[in-house]
Amino acid sequence: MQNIIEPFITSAPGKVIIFGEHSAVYGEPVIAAAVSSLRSYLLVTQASSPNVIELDFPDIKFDHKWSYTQDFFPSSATSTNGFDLEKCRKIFVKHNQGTTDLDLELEDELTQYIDTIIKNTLTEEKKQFHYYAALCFLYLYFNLCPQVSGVKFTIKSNLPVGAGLGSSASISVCLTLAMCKLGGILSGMSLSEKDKKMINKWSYIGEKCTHGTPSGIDNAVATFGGAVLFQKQVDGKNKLEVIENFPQIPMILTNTKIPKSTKKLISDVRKLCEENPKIMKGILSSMGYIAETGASILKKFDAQTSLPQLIELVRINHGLLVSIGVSHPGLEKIKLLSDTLKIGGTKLTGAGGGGCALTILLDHEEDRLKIEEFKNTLHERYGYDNFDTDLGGTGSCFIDLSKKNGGEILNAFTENSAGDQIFTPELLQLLQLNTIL
Ligand SMILES: Nc1ncnc2c1ncn2[C@@H]1O[C@H](COP(=O)(O)OP(=O)(O)O)[C@@H](O)[C@H]1O
Ligand SMILES: C[C@@](O)(CCOP(=O)(O)O)CC(=O)O
Ligand SMILES: [Mg+2]
Repeated sequence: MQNIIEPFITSAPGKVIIFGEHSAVYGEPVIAAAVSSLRSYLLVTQASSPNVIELDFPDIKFDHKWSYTQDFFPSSATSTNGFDLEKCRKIFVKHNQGTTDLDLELEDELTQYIDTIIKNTLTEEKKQFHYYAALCFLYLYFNLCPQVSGVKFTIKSNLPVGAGLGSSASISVCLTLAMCKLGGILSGMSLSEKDKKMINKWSYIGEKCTHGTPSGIDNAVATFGGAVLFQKQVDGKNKLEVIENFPQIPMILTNTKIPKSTKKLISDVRKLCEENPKIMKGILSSMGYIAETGASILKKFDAQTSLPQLIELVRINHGLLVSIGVSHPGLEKIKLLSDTLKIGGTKLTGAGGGGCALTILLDHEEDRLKIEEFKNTLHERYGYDNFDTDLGGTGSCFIDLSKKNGGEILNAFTENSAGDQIFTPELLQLLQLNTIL
């Protein structure tokens, strides 16, 4: 008997890495903050038929329907060429125990099985975005709720995709939250710290589908929100310190809209480490020390003295990122302009290679006009977008649709337009009011 799915929404923020991108992958400290007004939302509703699993991802122009009994668990499949619920359960238990001695054979079998499903069903040419979205979705689905069918997953986000603001992690967290609820792993909709630790672990697994070897900072910030000092550990017991009372540093986020591949950028840096281990060791540890120094300044923030110190660290961190080849001429234009106007310091944020840059401002009263000139020049000369947004705020959460205005939210999400068009100030306010903390 197909159980009726009551619609619900999950949500998670994007992030800005202040210091420590790329070195984070090698276990160096990294500091990042949630971007409270740029978030992804996942609406879960009844699908058109009980035997269908449906995706509707308009932000990346991707929608797809799978047949549960034909594409996922064909009755004709034997335990050798198919994948059954028992095998899914085994992998889930291993991951959930956090044991590193995963049954790699079974793991590979699932990855192969998912790859076959994608190859057989995504008939259009496999766009990178579509492939990774399907891979992340299916890997989490087969682990967290493989027994569930007749469900539609609709994603709407005002986070620019692939721009270095952690959109992949916010999606992975939204999917993890939803599938843990559908799979009965989460009972309620207000999340305990224990729930968030479990969400963080599974969304990291989802991030690995998109990034290959992510550090875990993106999904940590998307899960916990606020601002965190994070350090990946070899044994998987990562260090995560939430930075209380994170200051609202005066900053401008600029999106070059230059597409980049996080996975490729991470792999290029890895090649550099293999070819020049001694040089890279020095550079990566300096980046880690910058993140530690930045964290201690932000914990005892005083605008007068702290901003120039942070801007100095921004300058050095960016220079080191340029030296490992992850900047881009389009990003350098932003840095050059902020240096020329002497309004503060600019560094790339996220994987680089395009995407976003972060400019920390000196915030001098006399700079107001120059800051407007900075934003207008970037927009008019290069077509870049600027974001004015606060840092910190709510992490992963459910949105309550049972309240009286839940229907209004539902209607907005069932439109076929992409995320950024539906997020009116009124809808954003409704979503905030209905957030279950
Ligand atoms: N709004 C969205 N809808 C569907 N998939 C998304 C969305 N935003 C991001 N993604 C997924 O995340 C991937 C982009 O991740 P990545 O390259 O790491 O960029 P970012 O810097 O934003 O994290 C896309 O390929 C897609 O799979
Ligand atoms: C490059 C890296 O440090 C951050 C990637 O950020 P994004 O996917 O570009 O938003 C990788 C990681 O830490 O997982
Ligand atoms: Mg990413």
